[in-house]
Amino acid sequence: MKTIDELLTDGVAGKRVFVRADLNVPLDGTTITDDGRIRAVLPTVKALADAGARVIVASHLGRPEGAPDPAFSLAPAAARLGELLGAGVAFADDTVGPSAEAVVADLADGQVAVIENLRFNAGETAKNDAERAAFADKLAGLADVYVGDGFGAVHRKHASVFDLPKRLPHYAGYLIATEVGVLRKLTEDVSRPYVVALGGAKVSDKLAVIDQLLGKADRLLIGGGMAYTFLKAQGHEVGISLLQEDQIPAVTEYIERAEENGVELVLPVDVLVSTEFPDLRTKAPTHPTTVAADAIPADQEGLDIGPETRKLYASKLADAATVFWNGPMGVFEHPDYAEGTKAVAQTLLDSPGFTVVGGGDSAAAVRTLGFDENAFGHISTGGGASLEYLEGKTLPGLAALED
Ligand SMILES: Nc1ncnc2c1ncn2[C@@H]1O[C@H](COP(=O)(O)OP(=O)(O)OP(=O)(O)O)[C@@H](O)[C@H]1O
Ligand SMILES: O=C(O)[C@H](O)COP(=O)(O)O
Repeated sequence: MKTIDELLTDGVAGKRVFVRADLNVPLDGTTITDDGRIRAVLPTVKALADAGARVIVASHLGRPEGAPDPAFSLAPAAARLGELLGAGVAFADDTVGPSAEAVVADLADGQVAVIENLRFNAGETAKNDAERAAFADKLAGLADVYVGDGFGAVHRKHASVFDLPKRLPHYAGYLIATEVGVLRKLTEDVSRPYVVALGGAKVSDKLAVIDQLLGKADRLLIGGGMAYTFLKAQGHEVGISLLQEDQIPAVTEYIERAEENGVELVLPVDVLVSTEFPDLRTKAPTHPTTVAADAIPADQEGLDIGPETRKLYASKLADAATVFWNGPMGVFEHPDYAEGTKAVAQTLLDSPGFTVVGGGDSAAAVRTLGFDENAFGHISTGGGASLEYLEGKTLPGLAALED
């Protein structure tokens, strides 16, 4: 993989450089609640601008339906990028239309522009190769060079991630280079005990990694929305908790294989439940109750691990030489359900081992709950991406940069 350093050495002044970033930040309306992913791409954007490039930053945000949707505009991210750079950042309110063309044409050497959400265009995420290619051709028309730095999206075979780099000279940015360097260590000679904690909400995205980890990790702790499919597979009722019904046979097989392989699989012994999902905007109190994990009432939803599970997980993490943690243990955005995630974060901080936190939401959780991100071994900006990397899968966005 050629890196941005080679591009800078060759000289980039006056060139239009397309930076595929991952600015998929959590928003409360138009307020960014965690800007970690924007800060993560700053070294690349700054280095290019300082070298006189005309920098076009592009990203997806959320999962709009292939058409413009103001709720998913990148405008707040562009404004924040400008603040962090301490320089004006132009914003195009389309991706490949007249606004983008005009904004790019107006860029002077060393200036930065952000174009609107890539996913406002159906071609970005199209399964059909020709449809994606047609959109990638339009994106290629905006730039001379491609820099891939959206680590959080490299597992997506999307036009800006996979097809566009094939059309332009391409380089990996600093964020991708750093992320790959750290995660590679976890796939090679990992120090043991190697403990993996998985939680979060994107259950179907994450179950596949368990398959691979059963041959790699010494211990697997399951929390967050992921836990309920496991509890159900063990024959327990989970009320109205997040459940991936179609994955129960696979999870049952994982439970059996963990035993055969001597991998310690640890599930919650108690959980915090409520009759409804909390309001994350008002943060109104919900008065959760704690129940045993095998006794979740039919009308209740599990929203965090309980106090006994917090203690159990802390004890299972304490002696780890390497920890990979992906996915909050509960709905940490609401104070009633943040304790499980806090407990895991605190245990990792106290642990002498090498700790990697993966995932946009997990990283945001660590920061918004007040932890010092620099105290962890590495905080990855990619959730699904870091997991698929650990699975050993070929990631389209990395493969395209390697070509
Ligand atoms: N028990 C639960 N029920 C429902 N949602 C949950 C539960 N536990 C955690 N969550 C939610 O999971 C979300 C984070 O999950 P996600 O899988 O997206 O994490 P991530 O891998 O860190 O992020 P990303 O994939 O965006 O990089 C949070 O918004 C949190 O509220
Ligand atoms: O949040 C993420 O994990 C990345 O930005 C990718 O987003 P996606 O899961 O919507 O493709």
